[in-house]
Amino acid sequence: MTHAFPATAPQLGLYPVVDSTAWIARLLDAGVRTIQLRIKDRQEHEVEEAVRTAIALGKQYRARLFINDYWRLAIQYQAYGVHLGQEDLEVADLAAIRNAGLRLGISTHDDAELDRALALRPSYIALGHIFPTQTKEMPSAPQGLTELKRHLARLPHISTVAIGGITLARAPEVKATGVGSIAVVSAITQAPDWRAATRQLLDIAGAGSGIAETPSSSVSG
Ligand SMILES: Cc1ncc(COP(=O)(O)OP(=O)(O)O)c(N)n1
Ligand SMILES: Cc1nc(C(=O)O)sc1CCOP(=O)(O)O
Ligand SMILES: [Mg+2]
Repeated sequence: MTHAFPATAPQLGLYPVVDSTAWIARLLDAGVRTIQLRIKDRQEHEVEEAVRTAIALGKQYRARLFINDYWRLAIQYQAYGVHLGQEDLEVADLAAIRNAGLRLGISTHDDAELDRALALRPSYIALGHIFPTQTKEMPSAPQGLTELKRHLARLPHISTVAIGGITLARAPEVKATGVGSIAVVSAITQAPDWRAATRQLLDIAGAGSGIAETPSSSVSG
């Protein structure tokens, strides 16, 4: 039987997905407590410093800092967690991630992907994309809120995240589905006033429950 990854907070709250340590620092300072560093299409050595810095900031703020894709570096620097998509699952060493005590979040876009993700017993399931998005080219159609609710009905015992095209205006109806977290890129990074957008999104989604315990936080705080 597949062993489970460590649980994360049932409610992860607002979950910005950003591509630099500058964004990580300013959003943690603004009260965000779940966050992801997502740098695409670089060699591992090119992102190592950013990953290391992001993880250190996550520990400093006792936040849930997830590293997208670069799971080896996430293990090396003891991140709170790793986020992987379906293709990433083909190549990642899931046993190594689990043995290092990291949380695992997995992307899903339909029932088949959800079945596959659930079999791995991850820490959270991401459901996307909910609305059309300009941030990432998607091969599938947006699921919409009805499909999101149908998927959530299968997931009462695991932390859930909605992602894709979630604007400030749409966030309340996404939150009303009962999903545990709202993940956003452009709603914050392209906002005319990112501070105001973050404050309003935190009001809607919250900052999540509890504080993060990373593999080394009992040692380094
Ligand atoms: C919270 C969250 N959900 C989904 C994704 C997308 O992950 P993936 O499918 O691996 O695509 P890339 O982000 O790697 O392009 C995510 N990063 N975060
Ligand atoms: C990185 C990513 N993954 C998605 C998925 O559905 O798996 S949608 C997405 C981009 C989300 O950006 P925005 O909030 O700007 O729409
Ligand atoms: Mg990925």
